[in-house]
Amino acid sequence: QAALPNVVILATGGTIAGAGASAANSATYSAAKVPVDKLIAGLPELSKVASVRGEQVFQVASESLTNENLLTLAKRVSALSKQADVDGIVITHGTDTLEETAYFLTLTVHTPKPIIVVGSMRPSTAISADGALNLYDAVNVAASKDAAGRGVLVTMNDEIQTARDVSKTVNIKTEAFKSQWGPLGMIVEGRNYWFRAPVKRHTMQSEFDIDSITALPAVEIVYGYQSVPSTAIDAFAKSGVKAIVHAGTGNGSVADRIVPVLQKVRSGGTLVVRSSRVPDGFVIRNAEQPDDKYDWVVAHDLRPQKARILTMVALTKTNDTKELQRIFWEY
Ligand SMILES: NC(=O)CC[C@H](N)C(=O)O
Repeated sequence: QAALPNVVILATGGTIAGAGASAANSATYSAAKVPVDKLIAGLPELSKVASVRGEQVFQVASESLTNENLLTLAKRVSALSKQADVDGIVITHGTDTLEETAYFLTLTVHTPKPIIVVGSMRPSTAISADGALNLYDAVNVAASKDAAGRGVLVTMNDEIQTARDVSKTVNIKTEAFKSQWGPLGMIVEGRNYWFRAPVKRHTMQSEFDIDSITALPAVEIVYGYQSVPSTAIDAFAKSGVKAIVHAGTGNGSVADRIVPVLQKVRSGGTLVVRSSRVPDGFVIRNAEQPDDKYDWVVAHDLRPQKARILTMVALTKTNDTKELQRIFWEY
């Protein structure tokens, strides 16, 4: 037992800690009910893989998480990663915003030690619940030396995904987490099979460090659709946000009546990030809109919710648009 790696499970809530009234309830249940010690006790197989201990950081559904929660969690992950008696960290999390937390951690926590974020699509009380295997896989990856230095990872549905690229793509299936660039690998019976590695900067190569971040600036998202008014943009600008992420249509296109509104917002000092509401693909600078002329930043292939995370993190260091665009290409 003494030779087993030490893995800490930080629990934050979500369906992986959910409970329903009957085994037939796969969609009707309460998230964030089961405490972490009960999750660990319910999976005795973990004790063969690692010496596991749990900490209950929050007990919430992830749609309710805030920037303050993100800072608290990331600082705890960073502190644990510096401890000699911690070899890997697993974070159990609601799936709705799991990709946002995972991306924030990969941008800001400086460690080569494996950090795995995991959730489930069905509560543990449901027939064919997926949480136990997802958590078993997460602990296996967190305990493996070959997962070191690959940035924050997500283990769902037998796959190992990179935090940067993965998104929840469907709300009622266990194969919910996908990336247009594909998973990094798979886990079968506790063994990792790697097929690719991330190329974007993360963890050890990141210029951002959670230990020196004390607050995150207000960055909000506005959505593009037919007949969209400028009401939301006007309200956000008036409230003093530091940046607006425009979740545009198609190539990140912006309605003709919204273009001058965003130009005005930018002239007023608020950053404009042009992204797209489509699930895949990427936004090309100066195609669709003259970003150089307007001094806008494009979100590359990041979905609006991830573009928001990177913008908040980047703004802790710079508000120079050339620098911000470099950061969007590199992370
Ligand atoms: N499958 C889930 O984890 C969703 C439950 C909840 N809405 C959450 O994100 O925490």
